[in-house]
Amino acid sequence: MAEKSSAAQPNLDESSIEYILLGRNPDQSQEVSFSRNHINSWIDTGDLQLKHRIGRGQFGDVWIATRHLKGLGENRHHEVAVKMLHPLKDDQLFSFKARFDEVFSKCLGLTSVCNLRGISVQNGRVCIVMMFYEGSVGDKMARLKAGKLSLSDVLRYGAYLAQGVHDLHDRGILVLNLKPCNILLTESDHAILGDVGFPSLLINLSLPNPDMIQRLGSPNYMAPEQWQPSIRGPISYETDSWGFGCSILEMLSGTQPWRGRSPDEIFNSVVVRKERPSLPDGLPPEIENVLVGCFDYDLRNRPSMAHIIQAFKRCKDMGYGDSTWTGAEDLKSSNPPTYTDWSLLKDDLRIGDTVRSRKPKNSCRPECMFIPEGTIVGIEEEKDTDGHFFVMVRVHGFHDPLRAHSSTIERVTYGYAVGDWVRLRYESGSHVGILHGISREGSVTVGLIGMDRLYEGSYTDLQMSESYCVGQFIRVKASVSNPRFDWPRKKRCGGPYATGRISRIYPNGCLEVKFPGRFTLGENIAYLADPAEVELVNFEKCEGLVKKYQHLEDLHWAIRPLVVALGVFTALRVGIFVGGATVGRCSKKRAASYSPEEGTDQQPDGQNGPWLPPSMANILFTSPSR
Ligand SMILES: Nc1ncnc2c1ncn2[C@@H]1O[C@H](COP(=O)(O)OP(=O)(O)OP(=O)(O)O)[C@@H](O)[C@H]1O
Repeated sequence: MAEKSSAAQPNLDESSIEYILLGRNPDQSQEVSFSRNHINSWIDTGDLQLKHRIGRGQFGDVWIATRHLKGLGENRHHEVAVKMLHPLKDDQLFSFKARFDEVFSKCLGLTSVCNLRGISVQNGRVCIVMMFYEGSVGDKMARLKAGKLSLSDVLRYGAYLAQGVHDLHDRGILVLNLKPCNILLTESDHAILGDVGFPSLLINLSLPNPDMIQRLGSPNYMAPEQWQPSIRGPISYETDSWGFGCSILEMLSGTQPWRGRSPDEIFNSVVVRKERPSLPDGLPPEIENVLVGCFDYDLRNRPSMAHIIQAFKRCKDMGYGDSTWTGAEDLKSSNPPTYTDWSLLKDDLRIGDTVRSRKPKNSCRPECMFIPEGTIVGIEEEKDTDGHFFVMVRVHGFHDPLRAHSSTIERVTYGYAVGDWVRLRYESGSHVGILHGISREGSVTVGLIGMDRLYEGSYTDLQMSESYCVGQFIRVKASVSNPRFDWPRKKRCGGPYATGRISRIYPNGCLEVKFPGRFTLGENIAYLADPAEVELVNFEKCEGLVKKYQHLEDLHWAIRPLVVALGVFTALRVGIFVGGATVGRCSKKRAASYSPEEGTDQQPDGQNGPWLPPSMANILFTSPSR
């Protein structure tokens, strides 16, 4: 892998970068919140000497270099690794340096992540200087015959890696690029995190080469929301759980997830068809449980790094995969594991919290709540295998506190609970999204269309909004002339918006909608909708027989042909029993109230829609389906 290369001539000299980095440019001074002395991440170009390249990745090349430390009485030097990024436009260096300095200062003192030494410019390219390690897990796998690691190594490295990611999350940094090549190994065979979020440092900075596609990660390891974070997002800490799962799978199997597929094919598998990488057999049930969770399409249902650490440490301590381990046969014969709903474990409940019964998932109905509102007055210490426990809840009107399972209740703070549909009060446009978190102090995080990451603010920024569930029928409001996403119309040339059915709700509130009333060969194509731009359509609200019938047509493509067939059948029966003359009279009557100019589906009462025999109308409209 190592290769020699002579350094090309710099196209940006040190003085110019220093000029930019020190904020002497008056036009850009507002962006400069740092100085060399303040953070001291800057390494002079002359103090760094590139030796040879040892790796090439999607975000740049990795070199071995020598760093000279001046000013210590003698000229000392040591070996470092340098990640030389792809060229950036000169005017982007400020933003990049500011982002890097933030990460640099946040990583100080962390032993579970790669030791960053600073930033420099070599050959006109930004270089991130870090400690030189023994190599990566990817290198180790490449050296092994089968290309995969033993279960005990995977558990050990997995626990270290999860700790590194957790430490970065604790400081507000997302990694977004977890993969075996970015897991570095120390002399004592400890795994540490080698990427401290390079994709986020680079995103939205324009690159001089227009052919280079900017991605928020490496395609084979990217979570569904990482591909289009402002539409199917947001990206959040659990986005790294997907990348973690991919890394563990690759270590266990020796095969990269989606190996051999192009980025477009991976997008289709992961994002459009919602496929997940397949797991190898014979995993410890707890690890299988975690990995299944890591590959949940909805990031809210994935385990957090804290859950992952617990599982990996526990399995490591139990000796799974060691030479002394004798559980392989038990694993084969064990029952299929039950999978944890990780979303239920994220509410940390305390005495004094206001709680209410949790609505069943994907239910819009607040009624039938066992505990409409109560206060936790006691917590039992014993936890079940999933980490749930019992709490005592004081409820108004009950003499004694009620005992409730923690998975069945949710914390309500300032009137809001995680998962509520909310609207931002102060936005000029209407921003409707889903509450992801609310602290006891009132700070909130909300998933909103158009934002790559969670909106962060206060509960006072919010108000409750109408909620949506899978299965409901919606259409774009008539007042919205230009919806955010394409939306089909009933007729080709500018008819009213068609009615569709919600088939999925993304964590930012974006609605995936299908049109079951439209017969499409093969897959039923999904459209997207902004919840702020749609309205509910249901049977009760449809006024008049024709509107009700049209709503039924939206339920399934077969309704219309069925109704036509029944109509023909009824007409034939009537014809047979009443006789030709009568039929002739009926036809004349109908013809009298029907003019060809009005179109084929004009009703005698002037409404649009196919003609229904009265018996048929009775059948259809006396038993509403919704
Ligand atoms: N600090 C380091 N010390 C020693 N070797 C390193 C270091 N950082 C990276 N490497 C080596 O460089 C190789 C490639 O690293 P790099 O991060 O460029 O690859 P990548 O993860 O495939 O790319 P990218 O991170 O750009 O997507 C690693 O497998 C490892 O061998």
